[in-house]
Amino acid sequence: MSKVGIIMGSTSDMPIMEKAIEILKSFDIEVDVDIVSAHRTPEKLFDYAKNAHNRGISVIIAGAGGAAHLPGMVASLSPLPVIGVPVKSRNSIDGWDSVLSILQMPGGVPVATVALDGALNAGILAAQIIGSGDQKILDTIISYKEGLKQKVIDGAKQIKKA
Ligand SMILES: Nc1c(C(=O)O)ncn1[C@@H]1O[C@H](COP(=O)(O)O)[C@@H](O)[C@H]1O
Repeated sequence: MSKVGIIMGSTSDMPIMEKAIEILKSFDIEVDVDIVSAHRTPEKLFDYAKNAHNRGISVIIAGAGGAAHLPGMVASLSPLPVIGVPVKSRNSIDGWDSVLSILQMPGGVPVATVALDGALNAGILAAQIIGSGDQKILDTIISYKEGLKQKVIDGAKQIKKA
């Protein structure tokens, strides 16, 4: 079964990245979580990115803050789709440093960048990529979206009652 690889530059990114882990687990999708830093553990980064597709991983979510080179470097070395999560870390320039580092990739090496701290959407997007070739996951996404719609409808009803 398809797995999603979730990596982040530091344990300090975990409070944000755990939103991707939680939503994928709630969709019954296996996750493989690790801390990998392009700057601090370059050899581990190389090994991870070169081998993820041989370990049953289908999509990689990479989150990092500041000079966030991790998602782009993984995308440069891996044939898998990479979703980048810009993390607003301590000492960041309002998160812009991370957003621009991940977003502005050169042609030929895409990183699908979500919003600042957007790990939830990264998890959903990873599930949708897997779901495009897996009917069970696709059905899960369909009912998730149905739930979102229902919440809005119920919220509107509450407001009308009040
Ligand atoms: N951007 C990167 C990379 C990388 O891109 O390789 N490695 C760590 N970091 C980021 O540094 C921030 C501060 O890390 P610490 O809290 O460990 O000092 C984190 O948000 C991490 O993602």
